[in-house]
This record gives sequence, structure tokens and C-alpha cells, in this order.
Amino acid sequence: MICLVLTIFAHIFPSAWTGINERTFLAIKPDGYQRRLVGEIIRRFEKKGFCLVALKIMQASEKLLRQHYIALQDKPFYDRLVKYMGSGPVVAMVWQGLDVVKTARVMIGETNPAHSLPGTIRGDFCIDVGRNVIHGSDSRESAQREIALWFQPDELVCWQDSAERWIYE
Ligand SMILES: Nc1ncnc2c1ncn2[C@@H]1O[C@@H]2COP(=O)(O)O[C@H]2[C@H]1O
Repeated sequence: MICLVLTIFAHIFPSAWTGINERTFLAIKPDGYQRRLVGEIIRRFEKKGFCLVALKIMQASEKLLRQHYIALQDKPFYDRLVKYMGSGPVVAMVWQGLDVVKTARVMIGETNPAHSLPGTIRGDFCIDVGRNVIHGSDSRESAQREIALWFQPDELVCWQDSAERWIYE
């Protein structure tokens, strides 16, 4: 209940989710799902120390995907991207932790896998920019927008992280 109130509060005042409560939106794309990379990807963020606060498998609607990628609507690959993202299951997730937006992007690698270093998700698991396995919000503002687009407030779970004092000073 407290979490629900906090989540609604954060929709109105995004600054509520800062510091160790910062949140980001990640989605394992249909290629990552088909290639059985779901466990490996989740494992990386768990081992890093971030908290998983929401997760669902879904086949995203065209409407949702057009909204999600609205900033890219003038790009020549926009329709192709929406079609690919809707072509199979995706795993939509919200992760929480200090600087999670920026750190998740570092862990994911560059948009083009060819420019991604080994050790990053895209550097390790993919080759083609049109099949780059995972999406991660590119800013705190995008994260707020994307979380609100993909999840209802009551789908985000607040839980007490018993390892917190071993992760943060
Ligand atoms: N040149 C491109 N051709 C096809 N897809 C692209 C291209 N550039 C970016 N994208 C896709 O657009 C997506 C936008 O953000 P993502 O991190 O989800 O990953 C990106 C790629 O999947």
C-alpha cells in the first residue's frame, strides 16, 4: 500500500525516485527472448546489486510500441522496429538502484552491437543494430515515461532489500 502511494506520488513528482531509489525501464526484446537470453540478462543486473521491482512477459501491442518509440517516428527504420518489437514475447522490467539508468546503459553497451565492448550485453550476445537484444531507458525522464507506459502503478513491487547494507556504504 505504501509502495502504491509512493509510486503514484512519483508519477506526480518524479524526483521521488532518486538516489538508491532511482528506477529504469529495461525490455528484453523478441530476439533476446527467442535466443534464451532472459535468465543470463536478469542474472547480470541481479549480480550487480540492482533490485528488480517489476517484470512481465508480454506481446506488446502496436499502439504501445509506437508510443514507446515515438521519438524515432521520423526514422526510416521506425515501422520495421515496431514490427520487430511486436513479433514475439518481450520481458518488460523495472530495476532500481543508485545511478541505475546510466549504469544499465553501460552494462547494455552501445545501440550498435558492433561498437559495444565485450563484457556488455550487446557486446557479448548480438551483432546487428536491428536485433540488439535489449532496450534500456536513455535518461531518468525517459525512464519515468516508459515505466508509466508499460506498467500500472500497482504492478511495481516495493520490497525491503536485506542486502542493501552490503551494497551501499
Ligand atoms: N539503423 C538502425 N536500423 C534498425 N534499427 C535501429 C537502427 N538504429 C537504431 N535502431 C533500433 O532503434 C532502437 C532504439 O532504441 P533501442 O535501445 O531499443 O535500440 C534501437 C535499435 O533496436
